[in-house]
Amino acid sequence: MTQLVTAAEMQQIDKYTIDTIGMPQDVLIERAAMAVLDVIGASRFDLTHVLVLAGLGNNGADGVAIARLLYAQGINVSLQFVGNVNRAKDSVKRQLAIIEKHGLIRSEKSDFNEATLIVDAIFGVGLNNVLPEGLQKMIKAANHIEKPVVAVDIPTGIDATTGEIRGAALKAHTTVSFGFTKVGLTQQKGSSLSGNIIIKDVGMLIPDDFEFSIQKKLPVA
Ligand SMILES: NC(=O)C1=CN([C@@H]2O[C@H](COP(=O)(O)OP(=O)(O)OC[C@H]3O[C@@H](n4cnc5c(N)ncnc54)[C@H](O)[C@@H]3O)[C@@H](O)[C@H]2O)[C@H](O)CC1
Ligand SMILES: [K+]
Repeated sequence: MTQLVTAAEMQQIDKYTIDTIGMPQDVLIERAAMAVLDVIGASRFDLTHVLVLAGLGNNGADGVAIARLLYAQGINVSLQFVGNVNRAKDSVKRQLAIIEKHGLIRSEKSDFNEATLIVDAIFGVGLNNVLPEGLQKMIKAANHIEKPVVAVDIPTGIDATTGEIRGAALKAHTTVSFGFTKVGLTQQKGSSLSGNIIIKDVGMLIPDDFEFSIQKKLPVA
């Protein structure tokens, strides 16, 4: 049975795992990236040209680590940031410094049409507002050309708690979500845009007295 969580609960669990348990954030990010590689490796996606779209938060950090792992396997991968990288979180900048040493240079502008698979690492549980106009346009264009998308944790644009679309949302073929099923993936548009949802353990721990607000559990598919 898989436990449903809200975005706030997931963020509490992240924080507890890092601050109280002492699990380094970069270890969680690496495990998240390896979990996505597992799913991609076990699927039948055409990996001729993988385009990783990365945001400026920890979802983006996952994306940079995913790009690195794909690159290390000799896969033709492009990494494109969505937003001004100078404003990215430290977790993203640490990952960027590592991939630059690997010789993987990020692309300024990638053409969706060349990609055979898109990895969506723009926004995850931290989405807290409607998407910027420009990103909404990009997402609608990407949905229109119907490229296969693997969403990291949550499809970008889906509110992790309500399942609502925040302006626009990338339609995913597969969503690899970490630790627990975000309730937004099962509600409203969230469920129809997430595609095949795979929950992967990345080593999150919960406090003994943690009270989940949602008692309903989902049968494991
Ligand atoms: N917490 C951890 O250590 C781990 C988290 N994992 C991954 O991280 C994301 C959650 O990351 P977070 O930095 O909290 O938020 P996002 O990356 O989802 O969003 C980035 C950032 O963007 C800002 N923001 C939110 N909404 C908007 C908006 N509409 N327009 C512009 N900017 C916006 C806000 O400041 C956010 O912080 C989680 O989903 C996992 O993928 C790791 O996997 C494990 C470690
Ligand atoms: K995402």
